[in-house]
Amino acid sequence: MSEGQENLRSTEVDLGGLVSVLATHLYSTPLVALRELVQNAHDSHTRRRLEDPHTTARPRITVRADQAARTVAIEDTGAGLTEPEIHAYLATVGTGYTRLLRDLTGNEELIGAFGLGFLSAFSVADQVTVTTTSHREPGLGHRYRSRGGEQYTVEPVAPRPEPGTVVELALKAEHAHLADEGALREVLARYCVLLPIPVFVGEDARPVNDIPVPWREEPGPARGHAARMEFAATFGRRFEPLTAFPFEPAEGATDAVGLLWVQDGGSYGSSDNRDLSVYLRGMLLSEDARDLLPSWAGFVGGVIESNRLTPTASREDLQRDEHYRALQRALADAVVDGLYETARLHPAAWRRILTRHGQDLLGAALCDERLFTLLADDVPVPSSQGELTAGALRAAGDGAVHVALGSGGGFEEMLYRAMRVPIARGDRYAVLPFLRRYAQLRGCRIVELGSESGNRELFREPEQPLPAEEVGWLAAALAEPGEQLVPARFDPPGLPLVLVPDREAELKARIEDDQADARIPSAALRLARAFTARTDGSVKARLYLNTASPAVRDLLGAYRAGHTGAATAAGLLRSLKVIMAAAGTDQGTGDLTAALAGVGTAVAALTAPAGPLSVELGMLFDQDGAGEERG
Ligand SMILES: Nc1ncnc2c1ncn2[C@@H]1O[C@H](COP(=O)(O)OP(=O)(O)OP(=O)(O)O)[C@@H](O)[C@H]1O
Repeated sequence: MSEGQENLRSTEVDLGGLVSVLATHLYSTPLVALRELVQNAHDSHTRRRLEDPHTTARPRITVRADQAARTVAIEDTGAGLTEPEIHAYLATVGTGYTRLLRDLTGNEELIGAFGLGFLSAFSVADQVTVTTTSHREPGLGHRYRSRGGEQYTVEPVAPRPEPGTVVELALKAEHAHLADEGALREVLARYCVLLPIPVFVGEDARPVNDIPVPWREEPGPARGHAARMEFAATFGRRFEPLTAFPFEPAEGATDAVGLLWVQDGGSYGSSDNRDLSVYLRGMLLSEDARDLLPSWAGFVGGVIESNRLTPTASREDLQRDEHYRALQRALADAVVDGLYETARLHPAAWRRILTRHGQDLLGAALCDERLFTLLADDVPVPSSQGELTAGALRAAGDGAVHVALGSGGGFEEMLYRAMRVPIARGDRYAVLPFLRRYAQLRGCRIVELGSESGNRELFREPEQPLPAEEVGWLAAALAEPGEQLVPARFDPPGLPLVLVPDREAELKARIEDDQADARIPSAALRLARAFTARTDGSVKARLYLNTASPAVRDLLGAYRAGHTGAATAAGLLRSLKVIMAAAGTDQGTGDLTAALAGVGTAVAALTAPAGPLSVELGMLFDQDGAGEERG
């Protein structure tokens, strides 16, 4: 005996504590008890069929509630239990006959595995009574009774007329609401929808699980689109389905099958209404397995079933193993396939999906190559002229797609209206990257308004370059610090100047702001800063001066002629700029109050008789001193 082994001792189990933890804390909702007991009843039928293949007993499960007595009873016509089996399986925590039977026969319909589920009855009941007659000993009846699960009695009773079991729950006061057949019907319809054995509530003539399951039907109408839509409409609780398509992955990828659908109900960008129920061997395992669906599919609902996934002991979640990951991949493919199928076969539904989920789909297209191909020409993009496809933006933009990087307002808004071209709203979720991708794939131009390169497309070079000295004067007279004056030609000629904030510089300022540290995760911030380090950022806005505009021509003419009014007129234009910039969402760099005062001063100067005021103004604006009065 090696050293230390003589000290080997057995771990003590505090049975009372363990039973209480398993019964009350393993599960997230008391409804799980119902699910576990119906599942036991179902397994018992499977056991009966395996052990007694020639039985003529009609398998059925009946759940009854008695509100006055505050009881719920689950009855089956399955295999029943002998007295030794009650002790060995029902009353032994962690052991069940079900798992042994599966190991023995390889049967995949048996659901139970852990030998724990029965204990959940004590989470909702003060007392549990099991009355059973085994098909092996039809002349004997046994009654198990327990309060709390820690201790129990078994006594002989009259045999049941047919083999089978009734589990009766005397509900705790706080779970009295379970003794309501209406509520039971609703819960069981969901839990049991895929169980092959009929489950009845009370004296109902119709089982709760008699709705046809399309993917289990023979090829034909029962598997067709109408049948799928009906199933999805019955099952999808939160939204009506817009379309439904099968989940039938290729052999070998995963054993899971089922149905997926696109939900009605609008989505904006990142709204996540993913809704996936997972059944394991026909029994509901998780009502919220959204992580199995791709994160971009916020508009997809579905039901799938599999025999290969491994549940956690509470049977409320799945182990994240290789089957889980294979299923995730297969589901992503199936959603894309389903959308292709919809676009091809159900154009009306496809149009509704595009309208409802356009924003989500723009983002989704960026996550999946095939989805991008499908959506590139169909998905609507928000623009200054409403929702338009990228193709329509391109056609209206003379072969180029125009997209605004800012949120518009002020000068930009005015300019875009003057351009008469629809401009995509690049500030909206996924719009800019989507259009960049589109332009790259379709080999068309993209004009990004608000970036230097985009602006160059709008603002042409002046016919003749202005001498540096004139540009210097104009800059001093019109631009604020951080604004770069750019002489250009653009439409309409009536517009003398346009101030366009540099969106990249804006982004750089925002990212490099110290407060960004608190708002943005540090890894993301490092990446973002690496990107913005490449932008210069010293130019906060460009002031495009329209050399084709009569006002600017006159201004330059006056300046060249040494006219005193040149400085006054320049002051007026500068005020105009500040006022227009302040009217938009982008506040200009100048001071609005000073600009308004400047208008008054300029008007006063231009209307005053030649005298001291105009001389004063001339000295203020015109470094060259007083010139001749205009005209
Ligand atoms: N209605 C029933 N008819 C016949 N046998 C039953 C019934 N309910 C329970 N049993 C027996 O009691 C055993 C223990 O049941 P329990 O629900 O605790 O675990 P399980 O179903 O085997 O596994 P799991 O914890 O995964 O549900 C079962 O394996 C089965 O042998």
